[in-house]
Amino acid sequence: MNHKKAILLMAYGTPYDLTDIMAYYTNIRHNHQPTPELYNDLVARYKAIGGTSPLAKITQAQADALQKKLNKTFPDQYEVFVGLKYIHPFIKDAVDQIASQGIQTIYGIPLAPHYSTFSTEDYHNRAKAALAAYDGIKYIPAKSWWENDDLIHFWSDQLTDLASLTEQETTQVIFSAHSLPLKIIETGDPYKAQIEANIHAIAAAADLKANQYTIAWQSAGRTGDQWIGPDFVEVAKDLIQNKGFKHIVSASIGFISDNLEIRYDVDIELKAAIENSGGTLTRLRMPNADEPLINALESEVERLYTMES
Ligand SMILES: CC1=C(CCC(=O)O)c2cc3nc(cc4[nH]c(cc5[nH]c(cc1n2)c(C)c5CCC(=O)O)c(CCC(=O)O)c4C)C(CCC(=O)O)=C3C
Ligand SMILES: [Fe+2]
Repeated sequence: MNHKKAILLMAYGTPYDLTDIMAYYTNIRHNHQPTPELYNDLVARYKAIGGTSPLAKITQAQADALQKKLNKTFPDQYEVFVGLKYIHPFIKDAVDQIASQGIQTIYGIPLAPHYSTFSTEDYHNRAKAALAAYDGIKYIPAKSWWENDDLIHFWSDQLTDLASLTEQETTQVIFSAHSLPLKIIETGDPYKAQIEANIHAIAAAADLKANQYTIAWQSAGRTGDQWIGPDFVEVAKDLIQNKGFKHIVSASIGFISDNLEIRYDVDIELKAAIENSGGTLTRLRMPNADEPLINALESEVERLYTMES
């Protein structure tokens, strides 16, 4: 038996190189191969950001940094593992590894700070399904951790630093998060409400007035469903073409890492739409594996410890 507890960090996953994209996309689509058109479109987006997403390295760096920090604060108590949804190491692989080491307790933490049935709940369900093969391993799920002060201030500090820009009447901050199909929200999912509450908390911490920022949604899927809107590209174009704004500050608070939705949807797509309308874009930095994010994860570990005992 192993007295350590496992910290299972769970994330979406990203292709490690272009040859992984077909299998990865097929997993996302519940084992249905994408059409050649959808597949080529996704390949083109990864190629446009250099062939692969920086996400894989960032996820590993987050795990390494958290391990280092926990080793310092709570020596010999925690072992950090990574489990992914759509590519190896899968959540099941991580659970098998944890079980094979004789660990008896798992704290499951999604690397997504907002709760939704689609993302965080699904991560926990995958972990629990894998645990069904083992007896007696305790699983303690993190729910949502966007309210963490380090994380809120990570965003608001950047806005405060940009005060000379954000205070101009021609500047608007667009806060965004990944859109979801409306039908998920209509079944009572708190995701949209959490994102909005998070945005108001960041705006308040940065002293933004209501007329200095807008909430919008990004990266909606290419499906027939209706998704949460308005889309941030449409919002940005309207602000510049019809409302007299010149500068957009983009704060993509629904993610914690530089990924395809940041490097492509913001840095390429949103930027082109803004510049073609005659405006400029400043994007806030992502938390990645920097100290505020690692502090937030450590706080979450401590919170789960209190809940357990
Ligand atoms: C809420 C949410 C998060 C945030 C929460 C969390 O992180 O869990 C997230 C993160 C991510 N999504 C990612 C990639 C993709 N998501 C897709 C498709 C979809 N995402 C959805 C939602 C979300 N996605 C949905 C409802 C779909 C439709 C299909 C379905 O119903 O399942 C597709 C298919 C093609 C396309 O539609 O673009 C891709 C390639 C990557 C990796 C990026 C990289 O490689 O850097 C990351 C971090
Ligand atoms: Fe996604």
